[in-house]
Amino acid sequence: MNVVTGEEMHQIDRYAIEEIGLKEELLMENAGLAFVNCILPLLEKKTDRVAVLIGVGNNGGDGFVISRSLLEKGYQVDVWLIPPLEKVKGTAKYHMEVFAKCGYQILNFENFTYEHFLEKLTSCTYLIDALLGTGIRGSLRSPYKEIIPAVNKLDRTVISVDLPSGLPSSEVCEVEEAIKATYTVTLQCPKLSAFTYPAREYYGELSVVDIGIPRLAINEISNERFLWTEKDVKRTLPVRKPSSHKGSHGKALIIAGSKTMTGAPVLTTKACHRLGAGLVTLAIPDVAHEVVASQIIEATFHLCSSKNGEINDTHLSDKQLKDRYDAIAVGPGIGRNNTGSFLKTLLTDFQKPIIIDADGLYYLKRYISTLRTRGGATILTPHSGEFAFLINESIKTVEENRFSLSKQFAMQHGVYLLLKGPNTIVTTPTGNQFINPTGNSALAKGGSGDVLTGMVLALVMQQQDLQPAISNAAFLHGKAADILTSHGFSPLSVLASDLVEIMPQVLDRF
Ligand SMILES: NC(=O)C1=CN([C@@H]2O[C@H](COP(=O)(O)OP(=O)(O)OC[C@H]3O[C@@H](n4cnc5c(N)ncnc54)[C@H](OP(=O)(O)O)[C@@H]3O)[C@@H](O)[C@H]2O)[C@@H](O)CC1
Ligand SMILES: [K+]
Repeated sequence: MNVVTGEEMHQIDRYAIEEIGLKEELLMENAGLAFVNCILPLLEKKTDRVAVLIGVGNNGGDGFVISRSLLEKGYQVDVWLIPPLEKVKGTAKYHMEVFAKCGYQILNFENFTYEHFLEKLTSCTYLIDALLGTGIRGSLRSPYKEIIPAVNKLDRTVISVDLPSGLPSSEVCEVEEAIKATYTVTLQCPKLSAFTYPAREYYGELSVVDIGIPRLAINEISNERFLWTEKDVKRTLPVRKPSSHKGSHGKALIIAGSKTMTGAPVLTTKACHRLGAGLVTLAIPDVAHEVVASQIIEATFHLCSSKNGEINDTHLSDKQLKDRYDAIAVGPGIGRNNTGSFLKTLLTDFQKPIIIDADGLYYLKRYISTLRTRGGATILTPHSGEFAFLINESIKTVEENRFSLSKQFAMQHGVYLLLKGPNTIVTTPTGNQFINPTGNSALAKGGSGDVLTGMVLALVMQQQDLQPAISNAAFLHGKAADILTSHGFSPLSVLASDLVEIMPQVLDRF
């Protein structure tokens, strides 16, 4: 599912109208009807009263179609036009006239005192927000500047059309004032601001409805940002052949752990096994072997020489790197007290996929220039802090520009970048971006990244195409947290090891 900016949506809209010949009146009709179909299960005809708040542009035009459709179905609806009648133009005006000709009444905001207007809204159970859509520019102006905070204060269930009014549709950081929606029904394509914070918090529960814009129009304009949905996971998750053996599902090497971080290698290894890796070898410093080995029975071990309780050298021979492993994950719990020069050797000598996480990313900064010329694919899995360190920016800058910075970095260094966070983004070396919809605050805990690394490693070995493999790992990891929190676990109490334990049930759903 394509994710677009408001500007791209506008161009898609133009393409559908001017190149394909669909009428804007028809798209608006489709939009209004699709919105109503989506919200109908929420409304109770006898007891609910709905107020539709209509603004000056086409978002307001959708509001007229919605109002007409609800009234035709017998719902109680107050229809509020905020701008003066004569300011409504174009397609919105057309649908306003159709509405009026059907014999329905428009309440004009101009003709009421502000107090009376608010009092009337208070008597409604649902407010439909068709004030402003993707056409908003700059700071809110009157009367929206006053109406929007007042609506937020009313504490009613608010359903926004397309996006909460006042919210920009692109990669935004600061939100001055916008509708705080309970639900948002977005038209045809999710807008980018639905996946950036704090804008996401204004959307409430997000649904996407089809309004009949042809796929061609969307792909012609915007084909680089997508939501990775459950459907995509079902379509791309590897299926085991009955005739397969352990060697068919990948031979993984995990380089992880140190004397003081013995949990990380355990989590990464177990997660890798749970996601179907055929054979896993865990390379750990000799000083950590005893503790780690006592917690893992499925893996084999490769002992590395240590200094300061951390890996000093992996002593992996050229032959081992060439023939023995299909992919390597390096980083969880390796510490930062040595030179990390073994990472440079791996990057130049190992010609297959390498996943670099955690302290591996810390060392990577020293050898970052080797990425561009690597023989195999490189997959980096930083959180905002690790990414900020890699690119010499502040965490705030990263969080405000997650899409643009990760795209720039992935293309510059020719890597797959999985930027963790609410709505993890997977960016390919060519700059395509895939947004993960699953996960919750339970994942904001030490160890959950180690689990993800093991999952990515397992799937990367089982799928030819790396992007689906990486996105599927992120999806299933988030899904595990979602399942736990919807089955009695508080987000406070979910452990990283719980994510590994629940994985069989997560996979069972796919
Ligand atoms: N995509 C599609 O295919 C389809 C899209 N559709 C719908 O169209 C919506 C986009 O419509 P749109 O372009 O008319 O924009 P929208 O936000 O309704 O109004 C813009 C007007 O608001 C005003 N204004 C601007 N900034 C302001 C501010 N800061 N503070 C105060 N006022 C401000 C300004 O008017 P002015 O005040 O200048 O007269 C401007 O002209 C889209 O979200 C979707 O719902 C559907 O109908 C089906 C097909
Ligand atoms: K809106």
